[in-house]
Amino acid sequence: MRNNTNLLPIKNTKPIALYNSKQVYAMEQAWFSQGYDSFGLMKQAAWQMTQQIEQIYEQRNVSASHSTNTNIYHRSAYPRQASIWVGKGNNGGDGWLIAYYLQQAGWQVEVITVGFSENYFDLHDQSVTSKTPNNGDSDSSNITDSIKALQIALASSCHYQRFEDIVSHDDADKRVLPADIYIDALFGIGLDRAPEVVYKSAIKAFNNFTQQNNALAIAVDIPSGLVASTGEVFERIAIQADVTLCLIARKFGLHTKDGTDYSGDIVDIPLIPYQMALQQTASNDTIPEKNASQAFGPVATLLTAAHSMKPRRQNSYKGSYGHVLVIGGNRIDGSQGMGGAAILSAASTMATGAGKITVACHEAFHGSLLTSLPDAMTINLHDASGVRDLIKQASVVAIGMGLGRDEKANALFIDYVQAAIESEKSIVIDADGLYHLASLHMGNHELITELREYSTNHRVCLTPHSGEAARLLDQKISKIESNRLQAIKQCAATYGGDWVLKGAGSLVLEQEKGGENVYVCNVGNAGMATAGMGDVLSGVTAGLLAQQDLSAEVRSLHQAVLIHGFAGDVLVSQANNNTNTLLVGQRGLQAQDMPAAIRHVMQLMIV
Ligand SMILES: NC(=O)C1=CN([C@@H]2O[C@H](COP(=O)(O)OP(=O)(O)OC[C@H]3O[C@@H](n4cnc5c(N)ncnc54)[C@H](OP(=O)(O)O)[C@@H]3O)[C@@H](O)[C@H]2O)[C@@H](O)CC1
Ligand SMILES: Nc1ncnc2c1ncn2[C@@H]1O[C@H](COP(=O)(O)OP(=O)(O)O)[C@@H](O)[C@H]1O
Repeated sequence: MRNNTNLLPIKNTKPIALYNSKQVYAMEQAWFSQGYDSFGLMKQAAWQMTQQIEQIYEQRNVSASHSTNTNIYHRSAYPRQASIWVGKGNNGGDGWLIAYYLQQAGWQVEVITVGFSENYFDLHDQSVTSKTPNNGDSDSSNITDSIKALQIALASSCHYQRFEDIVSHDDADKRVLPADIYIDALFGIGLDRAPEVVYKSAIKAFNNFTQQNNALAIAVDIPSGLVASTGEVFERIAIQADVTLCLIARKFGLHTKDGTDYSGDIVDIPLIPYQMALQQTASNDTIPEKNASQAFGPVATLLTAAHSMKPRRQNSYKGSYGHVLVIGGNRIDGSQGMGGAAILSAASTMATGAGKITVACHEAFHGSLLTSLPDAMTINLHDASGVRDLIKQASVVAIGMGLGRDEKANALFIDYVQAAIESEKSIVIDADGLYHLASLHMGNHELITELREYSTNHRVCLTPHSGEAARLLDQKISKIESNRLQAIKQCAATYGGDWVLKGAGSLVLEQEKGGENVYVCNVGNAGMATAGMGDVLSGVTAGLLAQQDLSAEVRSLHQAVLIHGFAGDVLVSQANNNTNTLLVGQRGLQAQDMPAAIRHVMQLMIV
């Protein structure tokens, strides 16, 4: 579970550029094209990681020795022991060299190889190959960096075992060195498909050994099993890292989807000044310009802090802070209806500081709305001319939360969105609104084109989760989930506007004149996986948009996502830190708890 205790929404943390695997390979190539040696880089990487590993271990050991929690590892015996699990690629090469350096530093090390044939070591161990010059595979042109690394480790007698030889034994757990630290160097950024059978069982065994020994799990570059470019983990099989030592540049996949669950703390090891290398490469004819420019721009930016806000002017009134019209909360004849969706959205809008709110919902809900939110004005959702008049007066129209999916609701959606476009209002579309949008797209309805054109010079924010995005793009949810970045870009290209693709590590795409910006919002927690949390986000988005006194950044969609996530974290972290206070934890966190937390976060943001 991610330990998210980032409760300082405006703390001074810089946004972090995120890259995919192709780009990191391009950075390396740019570096090598300047004459730098690839094996030299691997040695540098391993050396720096070894230093980090020793430091991390000592820090954890010191804090564990002061802890009353007996589950935290603390061992005072020497030598320290490390178990390093290596695969056949360069990530494994890093692992062999880390084993070598740790051994030099006095650690007892054991390397566990995965995917190596029985005679692989005889073919590549220099002490053996020098005695058998004609083995056919020791031709120096075939010697990759990872083989060079293996040779260095074997030449200094690093102990190793093949996982395949251990795993078949009943007492497999007794055959592996019980270590203080387990280091995962099975796959790095080269993993592009589900791990093959033996790797799957190695990953599971690695996680078990780490747990049994209360040891630290450290991943080299990226936890094995996690895809660097997408954040996908196949069949929930990946190394569960406490710390990831991220080489060269921060990988996108560490921060979205499964990445947030498997990466632990991330320590950057930048290694090369890649921006400089790329600039020089761009002016070098031998590298196609397209490759260089592709490598330049990050695929997304990781946001860990929100923008600060100025206090309100003393001489202002409710009209200074906008009027939000929430349209939703319908009841189809004979059903219970979804009044709560509109109420949650409206309450969250007010919590951000919007000046006025009107809720257009089914009349059946007016009483309960006013009981919980007496500051709201109400109108019957089905009073089309009344709602159209109100759209003219509002500054922002948020539509779709509990609107219903029947034909009547569809007609209302078209009517009200068209009215909002005619009156040039900012628009937020969520939930059932997205359902209708998808249907209209399938039917080639003119509203889709109108909305896309309108969004080029007006604010239109659309906030689907993966299921809604799948419908909007007429794709399977699994396809969306396997490449969330691609999905959000496709949504924006198809419908125009600014987008959130909700979920762990929510993605935000904002269209700018010069192109589009994609953000990963590193806030929020699994307690927020409950009904109504999306309605809250639509309310926060509309509330910020309405307040014209705020700067453009503060009214942005990414700011709304950050505030929403921080609010969820505030509630959960209070429960963790304050055991004597009756507050909320991840299990049991409800959307109705959010408005109070949003108010709190809004107050923390004022400078
Ligand atoms: N270049 C440099 O100088 C530097 C690189 N560095 C390090 O290199 C790492 C990248 O190394 P890499 O490109 O060799 O990829 P890596 O992740 O080791 O895996 C490739 C191997 O895995 C295999 N494989 C893949 N998927 C599989 C699956 N599902 N199931 C089974 N097998 C699978 C794949 O097999 P193949 O696809 O060829 O059949 C191939 O054998 C990077 O993360 C960093 O740690 C640092 O030292 C800094 C300097
Ligand atoms: N595991 C999680 N980590 C961070 N945020 C989460 C997590 N699960 C849900 N959320 C957030 O909670 C909200 C849920 O929205 P949604 O699924 O639309 O709920 P609903 O449709 O019930 O209102 C989204 O903003 C989402 O990003």
